[in-house]
Amino acid sequence: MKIAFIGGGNMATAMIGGLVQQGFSAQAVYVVEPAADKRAQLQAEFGVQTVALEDALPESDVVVLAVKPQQLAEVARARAAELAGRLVISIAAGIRMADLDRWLGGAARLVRVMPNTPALVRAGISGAWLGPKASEADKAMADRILQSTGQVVWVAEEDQIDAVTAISGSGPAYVFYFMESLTQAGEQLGLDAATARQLAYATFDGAIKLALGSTDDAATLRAKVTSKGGTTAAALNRMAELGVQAAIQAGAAAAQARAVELADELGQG
Ligand SMILES: NC(=O)C1=CN([C@@H]2O[C@H](COP(=O)(O)OP(=O)(O)OC[C@H]3O[C@@H](n4cnc5c(N)ncnc54)[C@H](OP(=O)(O)O)[C@@H]3O)[C@@H](O)[C@H]2O)C=CC1
Ligand SMILES: O=C(O)[C@@H]1CCC=N1
Repeated sequence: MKIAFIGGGNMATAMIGGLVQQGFSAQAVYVVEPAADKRAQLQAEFGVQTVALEDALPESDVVVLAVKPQQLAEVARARAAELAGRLVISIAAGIRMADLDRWLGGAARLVRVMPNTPALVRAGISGAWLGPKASEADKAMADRILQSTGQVVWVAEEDQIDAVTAISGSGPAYVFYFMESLTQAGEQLGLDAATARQLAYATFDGAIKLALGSTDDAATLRAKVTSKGGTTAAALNRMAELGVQAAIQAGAAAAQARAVELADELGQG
């Protein structure tokens, strides 16, 4: 199977890294990317083939559109003839399939996907929605590609992809924010930076492993750390007073709203 990526930025790099690590032949991956330095880095790091903008799109079984949402209309229109009849996966946040289909002239078989950057270490999770013009064979091919970067969840309705974006697409950034904040707290409490980082990162790692290996839900695991009248209760009570849980939920809702806004703004084009 040959895959072409249009756009060789952060998310394409993460997906390519996962694919190559899983044993996917780098010789069968092509990346169209305008920046010469990014092309050189992708070649050096993963051994993939790179293509400049002015070149024709190489033959491939699947094309992944991995440009920014703001760039997608222009790129899709410019490549419409080359993409006709192909299986095309769009990973752009927000952009609705009906708009992409129109920009592409209606002749591509589309799948809309929301991956995340842990794909780089094959620990990603993607939400995927099969467009009406794509077949079960297309679904199987898209699933095979995405499975090599981590887990895949197929959703029944297209707008659920915006909820996936708010939880797992943007989610790694929320987790890194929490890691960053806990590390800073350690430093504020008198630990040196390296020790604070080690403690915070290992705590995330351990808590995730414990949660994934347990039949207890997160609330129960939290309760098992929280001794009555103890230190954890003091921390969680203060976080509750400051509205941390509400802030996380409001943040995720803002991400979903931004996806809808991007679709409304950019879908006009
Ligand atoms: N980053 C993430 O965690 C996630 C991103 N996504 C989605 O993935 C897509 C890419 O995001 P991300 O990788 O972060 O963005 P990046 O800006 O890192 O990557 C996009 C790349 O496409 C290049 N590009 C611009 N125009 C063209 C063109 N005509 N042909 C080929 N390549 C072009 C850009 O170059 P230049 O910078 O010079 O414009 C850039 O290198 C977005 O639609 C985003 O919504 C989805 C899930 C997670
Ligand atoms: O921030 C963004 O818009 C993209 C989509 C999900 C993660 N990054």
